[in-house]
Amino acid sequence: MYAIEIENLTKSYGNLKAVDDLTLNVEKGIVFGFLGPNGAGKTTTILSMLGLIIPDSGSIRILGHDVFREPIQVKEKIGFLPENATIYEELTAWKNLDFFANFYRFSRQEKEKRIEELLKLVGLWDVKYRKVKTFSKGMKQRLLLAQALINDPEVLILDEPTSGLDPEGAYLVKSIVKEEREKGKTVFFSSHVLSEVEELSDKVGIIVKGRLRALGTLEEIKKEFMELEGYEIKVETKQPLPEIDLPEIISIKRIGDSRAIIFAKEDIREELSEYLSRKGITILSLEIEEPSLEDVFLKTIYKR
Ligand SMILES: Nc1ncnc2c1ncn2[C@@H]1O[C@H](COP(=O)(O)OP(=O)(O)OP(=O)(O)O)[C@@H](O)[C@H]1O
Repeated sequence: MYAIEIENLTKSYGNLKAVDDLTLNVEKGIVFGFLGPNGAGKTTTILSMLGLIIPDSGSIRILGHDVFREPIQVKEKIGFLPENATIYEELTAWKNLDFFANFYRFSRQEKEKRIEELLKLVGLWDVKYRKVKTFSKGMKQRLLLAQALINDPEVLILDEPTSGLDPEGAYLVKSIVKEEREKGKTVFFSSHVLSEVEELSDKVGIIVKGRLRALGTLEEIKKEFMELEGYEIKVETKQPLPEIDLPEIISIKRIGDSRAIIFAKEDIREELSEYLSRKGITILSLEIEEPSLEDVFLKTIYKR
């Protein structure tokens, strides 16, 4: 069963289609990175997943429950960290969590144990009785993350979780995401930070202007990209590199006598190696230069 199933989701604001016929499934137990530039429709999708926005059309199921028809069942199983979330500044860290814990069916003992666990997890145990208004942005974000985890959710939904955090704060958030995956939880997070999407995600969706432009594991997305854009093959030979005449080659960029980058329509490493060995050339290295997620992302945004 999928943790999240979004089918043909469309949401417009006036003439603007913020989300346009979006369909995607997220398998249980994975970290899904939802990548897109500003204004792409990430938050609109996420708010629809939480039932906080009513879409024009489409359906969303979380752990098999329709988010619009079965909101309570869904909310019991999910945790949510909103973008630019607000927090009770006049309350202490402990009181903030206590307030949210009261929405769930905890006994007093269970509640206190859970709050303690979470404050320790996010590194705020020592400041638990301090008012949140004295906290740094990073400390507040960690508290919000603890809040999202209060009900030990099966599915964690994070909207730009590291936005505005310093490297240490971002590191802590990323470690918590990894820990949740270790525990078998599903994490859906949005971001425009390529490195963190690359680092964390088992599967990635790229959304641009409300439309899903790519979906799959990083390997699948990169492979699809190379099939569309062509392959970059680096070759280094012992002897000087001769003229290479193979039909799949688009162009060759020579670097000195015995090195080159070959741009080809297909992965022609085998043909190339046979071709060169027929000419008595020894290959020292022959490898595909994989596109980075940045290459894929930028071309996806600007080209298609
Ligand atoms: N309540 C609203 N009323 C009108 N337009 C809106 C509203 N909310 C979002 N939009 C527009 O819908 C589009 C998608 O916005 P959304 O916030 O979903 O994008 P996003 O990918 O989350 O962007 P960001 O990374 O900047 O948060 C944008 O063009 C935005 O201006």
